[in-house]
Amino acid sequence: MTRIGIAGAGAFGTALAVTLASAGRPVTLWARDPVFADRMMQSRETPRLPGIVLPDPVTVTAELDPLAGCETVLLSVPMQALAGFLKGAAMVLDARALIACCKGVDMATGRGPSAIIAETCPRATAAILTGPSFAADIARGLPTALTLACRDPRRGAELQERLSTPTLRLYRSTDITGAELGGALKNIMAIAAGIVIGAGLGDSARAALMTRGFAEMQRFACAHGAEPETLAGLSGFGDLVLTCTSAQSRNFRYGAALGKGAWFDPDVTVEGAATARAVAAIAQARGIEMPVTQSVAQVIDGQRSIAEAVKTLLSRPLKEE
Ligand SMILES: NC(=O)C1=CN([C@@H]2O[C@H](COP(=O)(O)OP(=O)(O)OC[C@H]3O[C@@H](n4cnc5c(N)ncnc54)[C@H](OP(=O)(O)O)[C@@H]3O)[C@@H](O)[C@H]2O)C=CC1
Ligand SMILES: O=C(CO)COP(=O)(O)O
Repeated sequence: MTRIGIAGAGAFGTALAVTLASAGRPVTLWARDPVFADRMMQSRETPRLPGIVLPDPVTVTAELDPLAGCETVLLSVPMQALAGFLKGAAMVLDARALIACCKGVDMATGRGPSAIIAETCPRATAAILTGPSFAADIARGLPTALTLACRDPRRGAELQERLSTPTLRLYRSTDITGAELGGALKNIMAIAAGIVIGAGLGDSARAALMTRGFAEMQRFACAHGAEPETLAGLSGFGDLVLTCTSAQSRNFRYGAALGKGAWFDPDVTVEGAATARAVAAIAQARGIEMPVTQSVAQVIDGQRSIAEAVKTLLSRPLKEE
């Protein structure tokens, strides 16, 4: 059976390794730190997924060369690390199917994962795996449904087949722009929802925020060529609902800490923070109306208090829905 490569042994990369290997597929899981990789290989555990045991078909390594033996490689490093990782690994990874699992927009270039793959590995087939799924749920074998987006429908169908497992159900799409932007933008809204709840503004305010945030996601994605239906699917609406309503979401928890004025561990991956800054800058430059995103970026950067941001959002001119 074809070996699947996974670059990035964090919570999500490891969870994907567990579900694929549990379905009998051999997996090479790459971690950047050799000591960490060796410990994980020996102990079959990781502190990022407490209580989960790595199935036998998972090999953990800090060497990039073994990924050359994998025709399909899932990229599960954080968004802001993707370009740097791919530049360093292009010799090994080019001409493969590279499936980005990270959710965000690169701050330095304003690009999403598929454009970064195309630039760094021009002979690769780029795809996106995204949608509502917490790593812990996937690793525990709970039912999950995700979107697998690839411009080439034939390659997309092959990847859908190769990466689906009895508990991980993949739906296919050719709208790679819509899929990656849905996943990136919902993280901004999850931070905003966390702020609303943390600041004690209530569930009604959160519902309003999610709905107007969704309108904003559609506006931005469609201005970039996405199909509105994609945003209404798992990668947009589905993931928006999950992360705006669950304290399992790190973006939500980060927002809640901001709302309460509490400390938040800076080592936790919070993709929506950098992405809010990147998207706010693009929206401003292109004249796309993104009031929630602008507010989140300003609150994160300390340019505006939460009270000021709420006042600004509520005092915008009244309009049709
Ligand atoms: N966790 C989840 O439930 C889900 C996560 N995702 C997405 O997956 C992506 C990864 O998230 P997740 O696994 O949770 O994050 P984690 O924080 O758990 O892990 C991040 C991993 O990336 C590695 N890493 C960090 N920086 C670099 C770098 N510069 N080069 C190479 N490797 C690096 C880390 O290595 P080290 O340990 O050495 O720091 C770690 O293995 C994010 O974009 C997230 O949005 C998508 C769906 C669900
Ligand atoms: O994207 C996710 C679930 O679909 C994970 O969300 P967080 O990164 O906010 O934890």
